[in-house]
Amino acid sequence: MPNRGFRSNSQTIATQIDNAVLQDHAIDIFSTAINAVLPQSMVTKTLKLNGDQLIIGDETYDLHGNVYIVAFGKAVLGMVRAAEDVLEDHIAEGIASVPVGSQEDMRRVGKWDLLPRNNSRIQIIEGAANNIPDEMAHKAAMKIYSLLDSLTEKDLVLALFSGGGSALLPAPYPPVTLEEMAQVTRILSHKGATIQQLNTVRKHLEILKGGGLAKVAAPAKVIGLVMSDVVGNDPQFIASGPTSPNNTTAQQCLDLIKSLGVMSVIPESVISMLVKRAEASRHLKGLETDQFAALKYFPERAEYQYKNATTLIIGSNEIALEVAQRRARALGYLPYILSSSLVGNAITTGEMFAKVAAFLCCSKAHQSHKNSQQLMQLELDLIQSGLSKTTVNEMRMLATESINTNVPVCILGAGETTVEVQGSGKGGRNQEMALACGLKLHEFNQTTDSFEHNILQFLSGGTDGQDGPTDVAGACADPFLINWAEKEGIDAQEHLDNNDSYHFYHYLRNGRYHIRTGLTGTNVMDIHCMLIQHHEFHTSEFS
Ligand SMILES: Nc1ncnc2c1ncn2[C@@H]1O[C@H](COP(=O)(O)OP(=O)(O)OP(=O)(O)O)[C@@H](O)[C@H]1O
Ligand SMILES: O=C(O)[C@H](O)CO
Repeated sequence: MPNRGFRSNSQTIATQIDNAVLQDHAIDIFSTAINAVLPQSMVTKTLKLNGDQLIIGDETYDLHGNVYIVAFGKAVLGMVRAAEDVLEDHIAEGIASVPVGSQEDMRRVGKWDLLPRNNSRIQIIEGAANNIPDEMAHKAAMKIYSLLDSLTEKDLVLALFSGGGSALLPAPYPPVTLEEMAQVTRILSHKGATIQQLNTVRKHLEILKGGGLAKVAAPAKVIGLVMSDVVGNDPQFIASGPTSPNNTTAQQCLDLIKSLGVMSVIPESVISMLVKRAEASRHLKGLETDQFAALKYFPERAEYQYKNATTLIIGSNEIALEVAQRRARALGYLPYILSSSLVGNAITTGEMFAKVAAFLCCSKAHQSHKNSQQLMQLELDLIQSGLSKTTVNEMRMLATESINTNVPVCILGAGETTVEVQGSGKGGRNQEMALACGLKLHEFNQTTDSFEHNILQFLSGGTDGQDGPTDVAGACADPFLINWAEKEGIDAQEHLDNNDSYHFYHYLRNGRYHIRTGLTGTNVMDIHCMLIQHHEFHTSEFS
């Protein structure tokens, strides 16, 4: 059992103040990371105007009122506005497909800079409620199709897109209908298909996906500017890769449908279209035509070129993490990026962060020849959780540096975890992750002396400012979260089991552990931050 020493009142107050400072720092790092990937700054940084010339990277384009904007996704309103601010009268016209209620949401929170200009030439169409393709989104897709189809080689298309773009640009090849597309999406996601698998199927059934937008716009030039919400940032999967070469095959779609055991419930029109496409590609010696079109890839710029189209990832969680790292350093921490592609169950990932904290604290204590047994066990646990031996070794070195320099540590992560909602509660993957982390931190605190002389704070939040169907971005946790809950008669495990993390945090200490940013207008998945600071007082006891 941990050594629970005597604590004076002044020690308790000092610990609580430091805890609050740590929470402020975690929020500061998270907000700075979000600000770094706001659509306006990303677009403005990318589009450089020099008289009547537009410079994007190494390319220069002549402008003469020949720019057409098409936009679709959850984070494109701000991108549209930024493009308007840079290009002004060079824009001929445009169409943007955005989620139902987004303009009203932005007006409500006073984000006028994310809304189109008063005299905008861009028509905004709202659709795809709950991320499901619908008639309005289809109308927007068909208008975009007609606009692109009318262009000439003198025209330039700016395709601005982000997560949610697939549902907002539905244009199935006939005879597949919109309802059938929605049905296929539902069936595959309920069977646990990943976004890459789901979008592979979409790319073979819809006109504007899988490079289709670029093909329809040809001979006009197309520049795709993308905010990535897909782990790994492969542009062919973000919003189903409308401007990227399609490197998947129809046969892969059929194999996937078979392996998920849903062949009999997928509409007949869909299966026969996939079979026809698979047969056609076999005639081309097993290769899809699009595979020949992948001309160049520049990894250092994350840039693909495809015939008349170039796709640039302008916002991603890597960019956000880099900035978070810089901010943590400026606040006096030793930062370490654990991973930018954390996926898997939200509870397991939350617990993993608690183990990381315990490992770092134990590594520090181990310098004084304590806890070697516990340290070995934690190391094994972390490797079992999926961290590499190199990562674990680097964290051990970080702990040594921290103890030698007396500088606190900041562990950063990003990605998108999953929650299989089985309970009837309200929550999101970040709140669920923070609660799971809090329960594990509590367990360590009760059964070991891992956190003796350390204070810590964990934050997990969605960069869009909305965690699941709730009005918060995420939540925090520390080793005393569960003690506070017990004191206030709130059962943490019960809330977690019922997927009710929102209400747990809502009632606990008047929502003090909730993270509220409001809608941010961007979306590059989730960010996690664990801060660990040495404390001269004994801190393993709740008071
Ligand atoms: N009660 C709940 N507890 C925990 N997580 C939940 C709960 N209800 C929904 N979720 C999670 O929220 C997700 C839906 O949230 P949202 O509408 O933000 O979609 P999303 O795919 O996460 O979109 P985005 O990528 O824009 O964040 C679901 O996939 C589920 O994982
Ligand atoms: O729209 C989509 O396809 C997903 O959000 C992934 O980008």
